[in-house]
Amino acid sequence: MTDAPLWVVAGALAGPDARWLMHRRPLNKAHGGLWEFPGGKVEETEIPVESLVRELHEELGIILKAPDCTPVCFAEDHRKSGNRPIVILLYKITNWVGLPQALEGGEVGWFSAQEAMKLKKPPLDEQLAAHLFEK
Ligand SMILES: Nc1nc2c([nH]c(=O)n2[C@@H]2O[C@H](COP(=O)(O)OP(=O)(O)OP(=O)(O)O)[C@@H](O)[C@H]2O)c(=O)[nH]1
Repeated sequence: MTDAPLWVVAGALAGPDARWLMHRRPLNKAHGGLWEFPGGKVEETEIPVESLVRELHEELGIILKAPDCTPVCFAEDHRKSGNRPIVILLYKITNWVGLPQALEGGEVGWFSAQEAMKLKKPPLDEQLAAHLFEK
């Protein structure tokens, strides 16, 4: 049987002074210690932007509204045996309420585009960052 893809959403929070929020994955998780755009999996009953609003509330403690989330680009895996392929949708977010904190472990930091490009990231986040920061 062919695995259905895993749909994931991620948010690029645009802060003051042209800084972007990145989340460092907890060490005990897959891709532990690497920096990603915060987000998570799309549940079966959700449209992706609803997942983004929910995930960023759970993961960072912030409140955002769907109209403040602008689609930027996506990245996808190639099919490999033994791995469920992943599709990640990236949104840019300029408005939210609350101070982002790493509520599920790991840490958060604010980086210039140049600094964010240098962080070690999982492969799909590397692609997303290249689209967002190098255009
Ligand atoms: N952001 C990101 N996630 C990736 C990549 N490749 C890959 O397999 N993943 C996996 O995609 C999933 C993303 O969902 P998630 O952010 O909700 O994962 P999680 O481990 O924090 O959540 P969970 O505890 O609910 O499983 C993770 O299992 C992560 O390891 C990648 O390049 N970037």
